Amino acid sequence: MTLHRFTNQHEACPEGQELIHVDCVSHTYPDGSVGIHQMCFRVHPGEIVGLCGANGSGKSTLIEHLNGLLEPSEGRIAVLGADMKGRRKDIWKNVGIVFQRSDDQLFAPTVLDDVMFGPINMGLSIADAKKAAEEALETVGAAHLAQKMPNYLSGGQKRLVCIAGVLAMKPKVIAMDEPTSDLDPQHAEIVEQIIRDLRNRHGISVVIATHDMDMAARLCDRICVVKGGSIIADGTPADVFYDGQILAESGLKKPRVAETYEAICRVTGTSPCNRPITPEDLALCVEEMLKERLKTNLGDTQNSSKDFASGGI
Ligand SMILES: Nc1ncnc2c1ncn2[C@@H]1O[C@H](COP(=O)(O)OP(=O)(O)OP(=O)(O)O)[C@@H](O)[C@H]1O
Repeated sequence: MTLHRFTNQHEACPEGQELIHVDCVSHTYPDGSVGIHQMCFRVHPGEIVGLCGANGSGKSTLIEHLNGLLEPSEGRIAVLGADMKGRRKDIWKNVGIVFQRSDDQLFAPTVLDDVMFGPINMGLSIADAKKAAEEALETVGAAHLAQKMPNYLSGGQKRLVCIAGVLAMKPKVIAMDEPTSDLDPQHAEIVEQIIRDLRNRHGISVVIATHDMDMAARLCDRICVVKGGSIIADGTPADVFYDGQILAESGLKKPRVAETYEAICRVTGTSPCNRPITPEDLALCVEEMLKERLKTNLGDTQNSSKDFASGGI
């Protein structure tokens, strides 16, 4: 994958084998605010895509287009190659959204009822909907909450139930708006692991809008940088997070791993590895650097001993 920089001009956004294809959509809200402007966005099978951008850049607006909550004022959204104009139900079947505020999503008297709502709405029998809901709750580790009232759950528990509610509909893509923003570190880690499992075990592609660049670097296969309602760059986390120009242009902060690596390069005057992006990458990089140093130091010591033995010193 190579980094793609989008220009301000209308660019071709050719369709391929992707699950979702958003072609240069413009969305203008009723009050005239521009939510999306000349956007080219794709979701491929089996990937986690991060939408990163400043407040108001258009991440939530894009996410709400992905499952038909909003429709483009201009342009086209295709899911599995089919134009989705006026086909909201078909979008829901394939693409689920987990909202930033769980309370916007939960409404039923019990957790089980809530998670069954989607499958029932899709036409499943009560028995099949119950089975799908129980499986989804099990997948996110929330089976024990089935008979609880959603209102009384903690923020972390509500987030799990919201993910289960979407998962129960067996979508091909799940889009999550700020999935970990209001969670403690332990629950954030649980949600992060669920996102990985959705991709790895269930083959579901996940789109996350986030301000957490550390998480985006650890988790995403691809990062789309959003600014002023457009995607201005699309590439691997390393491509994006080691590109000072893109970061400055979009107001994004470097992840801590990249910051630490650059500090190591500055202090040691070397570039011991190629753009580490996860803590594990960085640890391996430092290990390699230390091994190299040890080898060099050992070589120097052996040479001095030889010089000494031959009377050179
Ligand atoms: N319902 C709405 N009515 C009018 N304008 C809106 C509405 N929702 C969003 N906007 C405007 O659309 C633009 C994009 O907003 P959006 O919420 O998509 O950004 P965002 O990147 O998700 O921001 P944040 O990171 O703060 O959640 C902003 O200028 C915003 O003010």
